[in-house]
Amino acid sequence: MEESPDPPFVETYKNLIDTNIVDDEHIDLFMVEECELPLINLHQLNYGNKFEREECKKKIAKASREWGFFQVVNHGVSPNILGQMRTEQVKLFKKTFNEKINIDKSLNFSEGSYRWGTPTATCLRQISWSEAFHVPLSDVSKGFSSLSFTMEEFATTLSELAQELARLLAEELGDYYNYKLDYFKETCLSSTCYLRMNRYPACPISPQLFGLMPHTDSDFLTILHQDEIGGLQLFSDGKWISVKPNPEALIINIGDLFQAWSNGVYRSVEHRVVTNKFKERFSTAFFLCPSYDTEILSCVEPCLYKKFTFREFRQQVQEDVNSFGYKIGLPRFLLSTN
Ligand SMILES: O=C(O)CCC(=O)C(=O)O
Ligand SMILES: [Fe+2]
Repeated sequence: MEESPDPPFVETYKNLIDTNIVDDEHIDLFMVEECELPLINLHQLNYGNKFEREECKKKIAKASREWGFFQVVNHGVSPNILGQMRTEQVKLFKKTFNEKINIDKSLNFSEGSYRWGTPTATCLRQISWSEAFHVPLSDVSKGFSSLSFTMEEFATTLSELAQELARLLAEELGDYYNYKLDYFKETCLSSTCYLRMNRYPACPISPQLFGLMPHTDSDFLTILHQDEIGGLQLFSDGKWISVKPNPEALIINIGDLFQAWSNGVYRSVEHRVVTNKFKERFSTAFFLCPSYDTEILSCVEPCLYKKFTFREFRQQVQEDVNSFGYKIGLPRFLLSTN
């Protein structure tokens, strides 16, 4: 029998699957409204006149305040690079599960780059029916495979876009941030950012399970390239809504660090992925992250959050995941208001 590329989800979670009764809330996973994220044409930013450029910046800042999410078209990332990255990613995930768990050494990826499911899951809703390579970009430059070269080219291009967006979002925060416009250039180096390749195998017991559990991203901002299958949902105005895939667009979302740095002006919004019973899905995410010693502190007072380093943030997230099974994130760093 040909060995499967899929992680052993059914065998590993058999007890949870057999004993957990489907509750209504999970059936509702798919019964959510579909929305089009604010769509921003970056042609205006890069080639428009002064007025168009300003308009475009305002739209980006508004979407980041109100949605924490938007999509960009005419983003300058060539379809060639996006296509090549996807081809390499599909090729990698097609390998058998046993090959994938041991592949980090041959690709020069750090140990633990390959992840699947949720090791700490104690109930159905804590399972993420997906596998991923979560790779620090410092690892990518060490490799010599066509995958490494493609990842490097992809990450370099997305990093330029992420830097441009982060800078203009800082500009839109007003005068207090004027002296901090180079903050991202100085703190988020190509070696401190991450690339995550996700695969969501078809899930025979969909819709009971998440492809990826609800979470916020622990970075400044994320650029996501997804395929046409759909499944990404975000929490907006008290309800979950599903994001309609747009093959031309890249999705941008604000992460926890930007929410803290902007003193809550830009929102890091919870999002999740639902499973598909019949089709597998792929996505690739670029995370704009600073070096571990970087201090995150708002430039305006009173500050909502106490000063923390990226290292402290990550350690707290890890501790909470180990103790509670989930991330608490920014609320951990709130300064009390009295
Ligand atoms: O696959 C997606 O649509 C979302 C992925 C995601 O949220 C992540 O990797 O943090
Ligand atoms: Fe995410």
